Parts: sequence; C-alpha cells; structure tokens
Amino acid sequence: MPTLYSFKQKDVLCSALGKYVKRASRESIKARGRFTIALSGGSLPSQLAQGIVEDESIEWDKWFVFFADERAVPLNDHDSNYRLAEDALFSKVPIPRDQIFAIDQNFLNDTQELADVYEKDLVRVFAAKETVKIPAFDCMLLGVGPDGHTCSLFPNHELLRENIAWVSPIEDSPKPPPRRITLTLTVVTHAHNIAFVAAGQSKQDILVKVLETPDEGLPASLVNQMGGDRVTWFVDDEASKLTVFPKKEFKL
Ligand SMILES: O=C1O[C@H](COP(=O)(O)O)[C@@H](O)[C@H](O)[C@H]1O
Repeated sequence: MPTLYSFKQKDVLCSALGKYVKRASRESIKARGRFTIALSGGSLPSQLAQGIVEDESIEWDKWFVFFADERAVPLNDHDSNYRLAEDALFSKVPIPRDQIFAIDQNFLNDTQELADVYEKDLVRVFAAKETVKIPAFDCMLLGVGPDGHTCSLFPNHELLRENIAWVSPIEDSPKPPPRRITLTLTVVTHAHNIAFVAAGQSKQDILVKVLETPDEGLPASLVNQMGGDRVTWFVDDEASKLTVFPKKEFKL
C-alpha cells in the first residue's frame, strides 16, 4: 500500500521530499555506486530543488538524471521540462553535464525519432534491452494533473497499453503542448522508489479518486496500484483536505 504524507506548509513538504530523495541517493550509491533519477516537469523541479540544493552531503557526481516526460520544444522554451529543471536545480548543483539527459534537439519534428533517441540514452545507462528487460530507476519523481495524468500518460490513452517501448511519443496530449515524449507505464512502475508530489486546492478531487477509487484506471491510479509500497505521496494539507486515505507521520 502507498504511503501518504501530508504537510501544513509547502516548505516543510519540500524539505521532507528532499530528505526522501537524499536517502534514496545515499542508499542507491551504497548499493549500486550511482543514483538514477527521473524528474517530471510542472511544479516538481522547484519543489525538489528547495529541499536539496543547499545540502553539501549529496554526491552529485554520482547522479544520472533523466526526464519522466518532456515536451517536443527547444530546451530554452518556456514549455520545456528541462528548462524548469535547469533553472531550479541544474544551474545550482554540480551534477556532471554529461549525466543529465535532455532530449535531442535535432529530432523535435519527429516525436517517434525523439523517443527512440531518448530510449538509446536509457539503454546506454541501464544496459541493452536484451540484458535488462525494464530499466529500474532508483527514484521516479512524479506530479499528478487534475485529470489524473502523470508524466505524459493521459487517461484512456492507448499509450497506457504500451509494454515494449521504454520511451513513447505522444502527438495528441490533451494538455498543451500536444507533442511530447514520455517514459512508459512499465518503466515508471518499475522504479525502486516512486514519489508523487501534489500541492494546492486544484489537486483535492484527484487525490480522492486516485487514493480511494483505484479501479477508475487513471494513469496516476495505475502507478499507485502497480507500485504498491514503493509509492510515497508528498502532499500539502490543502491538497489532502478531502481524502480519508490514512496519513502517516513523516519520520526519516
Ligand atoms: O504536463 C505535465 O504536467 C504534470 C503535472 O504537473 P503539475 O504542475 O500539475 O504537478 C507533470 O508532472 C508533467 O511532467 C508535465 O509534463
């Protein structure tokens, strides 16, 4: 069963998220010598950055950073998830640049090629598909939209059934911009640690649906169900106001 932590203040939420990521980083480096993390866009990069940028104990040189989803736009575009992470995090911490995996700007006009080239980056870091059937990220950081989407996996979309590709293109995202790439549900749910972050009133109804009525088949519910006790929710009291899902006290 997933764990739900709810915090009165957003800065406390961010610092708890930071502690969770720092622990995942420490344990992964101890066990496997590196830390592989996939970041979402939206509000997540700044929430994460608030909790970790000032920490001097993090072994940034062991971090390998991917994007859980990305929009098919230039990296300096306001819609780019990379740009959000660059501004909030990468510009402030010494993660080696060749260990930050952005989409290849040469393929913005062809989302299938964009996804295939991005998948090759995963293959280089996690080993060939013949050896590793599904890459296991150490940490997957996710947001959830009011419609239940997570990454660029949208409700009732055929992409939810993709079980071969690690990275897929999407040309009809209901949330703009429409052209994107995303890690597939199989990859997202295979991670060692999966955290959702949701704050504010706009997330109240979707938290009730995802946490209390998992049978609706929403993308975030599917991640929640498939990830089970590897899933942790970091939310604020505003977002969790309507859910009766049991909350735990945060201790790390
Ligand atoms: O379009 C997207 O939206 C989701 C949710 O964003 P949030 O700001 O409501 O948390 C985000 O996780 C995803 O990466 C992004 O491309």
